[in-house]
Amino acid sequence: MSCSLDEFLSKHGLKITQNPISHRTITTINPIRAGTTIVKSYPLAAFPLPTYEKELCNQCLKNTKLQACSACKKAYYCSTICQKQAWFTQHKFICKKQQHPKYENVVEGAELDEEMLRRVALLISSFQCSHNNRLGDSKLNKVCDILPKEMNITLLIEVFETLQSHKESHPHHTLLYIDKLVSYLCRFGCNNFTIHDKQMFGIGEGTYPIGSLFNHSCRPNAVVMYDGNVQIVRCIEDVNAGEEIAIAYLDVVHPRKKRREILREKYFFECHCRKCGDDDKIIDGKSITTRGFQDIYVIEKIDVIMEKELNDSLDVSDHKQRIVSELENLKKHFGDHELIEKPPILFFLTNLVLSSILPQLDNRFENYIQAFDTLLNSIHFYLSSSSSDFPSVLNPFSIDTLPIVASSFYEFEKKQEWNDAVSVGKIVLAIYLIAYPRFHPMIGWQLFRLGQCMSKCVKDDDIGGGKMREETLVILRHAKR
Ligand SMILES: C[S@@+](CC[C@H](N)C(=O)[O-])C[C@H]1O[C@@H](n2cnc3c(N)ncnc32)[C@H](O)[C@@H]1O
Repeated sequence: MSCSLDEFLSKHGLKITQNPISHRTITTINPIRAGTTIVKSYPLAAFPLPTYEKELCNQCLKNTKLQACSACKKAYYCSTICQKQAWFTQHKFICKKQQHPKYENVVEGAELDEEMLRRVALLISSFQCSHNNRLGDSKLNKVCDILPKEMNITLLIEVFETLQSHKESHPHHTLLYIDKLVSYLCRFGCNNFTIHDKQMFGIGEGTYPIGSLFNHSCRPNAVVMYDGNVQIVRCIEDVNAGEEIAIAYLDVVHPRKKRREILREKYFFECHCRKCGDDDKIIDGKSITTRGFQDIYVIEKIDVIMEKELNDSLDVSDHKQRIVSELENLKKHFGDHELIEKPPILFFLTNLVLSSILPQLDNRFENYIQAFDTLLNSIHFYLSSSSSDFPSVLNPFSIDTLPIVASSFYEFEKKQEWNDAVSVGKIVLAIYLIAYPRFHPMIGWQLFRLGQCMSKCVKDDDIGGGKMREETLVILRHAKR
């Protein structure tokens, strides 16, 4: 049974409030505990990315046994129910076209946007009926003015013609409802989501009317997850009644400058969230100790340390001897290459982060903050004086480091080289612990994978297994939460 948007939201303990900066905002009526699912909703349109179109159902995006549409052989479905739903909402209009050579190789990027637009337009037309709002040429041109620049007018003409022919063969059926289409197009770029699997790999695109009501924060209190094409918004922090629920529109691991660029270009706003907003006041690492650690900005300060790349002035003090000798060993092993200066400091800081933060993962927020406090103090200690004989260009835990260590982790894991996988997997976890909020699924997922690699090591090497077994149990226990 259908209900109004307000009714739908209130059933889920949510309501829309207005604010002058971000306009509509979703706030919670009741307090919500971290880990709670706030709302589940279906897309207006969704489809798998071209690389997954033979692996995922074209309608529900479930990964199961599929059968191709017998006419075009391009769209794959998991059941007759999905095939029928797809047929009536959009596929019957494009099935013939799918057989055209133009569709042989659907490309990524702008063409995915076109596909989304086509599907949404067809869907709107299936639901709306208004003879007065028929899409005429002059209106068509106006609509084209607001299309993203990568799209061309031929797409809209194509959609329009499809609808016209549809109207001729089914006189009682609906016509494109111009106002709905215009309002959708105005928000087009802002309202599309990348659908990801449980490992957070992008597998599809979708337009979600409920999901797109949530505003952005670079330090979100909720995350978006998927089960097939069902979008799930889940809280990752405790939220008080009346507070806004915000998700991240981008990967918050990006440095502030990059985040701002993306938000400006794709979503047309300047971010003043709790992570970005206070950045200007924190000039360098030294100001950190004088400001104290009582508040939420502790976590943000760690981001600031990373983002301002203060690591080039790292002083390793007590640990200098150990690190310099590790460095010498590595040089002997690999030769004098600039990249080899990174690993020792990465491993060193990884241990620092894991030993400070990991034990606090189960604790309530205050203790967790306290752990960051301790960590910050330690980092500050290394920052407080500089060392001339230590390599100056060290940039551990930066946005550039993450893809390198993450991809080596996947490689080692694939090749079943468990010891190496554990070493780099820990670095990935340390970066995630700093960059993502505590209950973020990326942290859970990394704990789980790292725990699996560690248990393989324990099996392979029973001699040094005692400490490793203990560590593995801690990691897996956290992963299960
Ligand atoms: C997907 S919509 C979110 C819902 C939107 N506030 C509304 O009224 O429908 C995205 C748009 O909301 C606004 N927005 C989202 N998060 C914001 C933020 N943190 N600060 C300012 N504007 C924001 C921007 O205009 C952005 O393009």
